[in-house]
Amino acid sequence: RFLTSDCRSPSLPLRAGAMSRPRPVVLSGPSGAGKSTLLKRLMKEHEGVFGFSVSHTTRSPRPGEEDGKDYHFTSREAMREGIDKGDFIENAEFSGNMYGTSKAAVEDVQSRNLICILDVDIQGVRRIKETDLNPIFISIQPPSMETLEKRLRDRQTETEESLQKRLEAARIDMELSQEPGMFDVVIINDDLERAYEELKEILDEEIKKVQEAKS
Ligand SMILES: Nc1nc2c(ncn2[C@@H]2O[C@H](COP(=O)(O)OP(=O)(O)O)[C@@H](O)[C@H]2O)c(=O)[nH]1
Ligand SMILES: Nc1ncnc2c1ncn2[C@@H]1O[C@H](COP(=O)(O)OP(=O)(O)O)[C@@H](O)[C@H]1O
Repeated sequence: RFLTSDCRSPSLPLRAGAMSRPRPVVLSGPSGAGKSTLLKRLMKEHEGVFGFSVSHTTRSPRPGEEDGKDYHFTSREAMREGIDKGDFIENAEFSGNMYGTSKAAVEDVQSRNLICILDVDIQGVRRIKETDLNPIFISIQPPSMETLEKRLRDRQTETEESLQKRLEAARIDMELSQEPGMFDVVIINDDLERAYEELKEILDEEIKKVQEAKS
């Protein structure tokens, strides 16, 4: 229903012995839309299928977040240095902090032949489109701005200032995500079960490929 274009890659002829790498998945959408909730469940229910591209960020860790697992928490100076050295595929400023996907983060997952999941904002989506990563682009959207604000407030991770910045970024995101060709699929995360089922269905073919390659 929300399929806006064909998200399956054309099957390319392979060299004898060459393993086709599973296609990465980019999850984007407003902060608070439910990306982490959905992807954590997806990874938990499909052990050995997905690998998370651990981004770098200059924001402070939240309670429960682990360095090297949720993010590589770093300083502006260190991150700037890495960007200048060419270590990053993309980077962006979001709500007063820097975020970026390192080449190593993606390579680490791809070398294990797992489906690489990237959680990036809309600026990241644009930058990744310029690379040869060829992911499936999925946007997770809240049912409304009001629901998004409520979810963000209930999550209790933001100050009033960072919450307002996220809501402002969400307005831009919600508009841009409608642009033709920006995403392969847009999932409205109203009912969590339904959104999760939709996500699984979209990724079904890719999941099966990885599972079959292992067996
Ligand atoms: N461009 C880009 N955006 C990222 C990256 N990592 C995370 N983000 C985005 O940064 C935004 C803020 O993330 P975060 O601080 O974890 O807050 P949350 O999304 O509200 O949990 C979200 O839109 C993420 O998708 C990255 O490596 N690159
Ligand atoms: N479908 C849903 N219904 C109600 N609450 C949800 C739903 N999806 C996510 N949430 C809650 O909303 C908040 C934001 O979700 P989260 O996964 O952290 O979003 P994101 O990673 O996109 O910033 C969390 O507290 C989460 O438990």
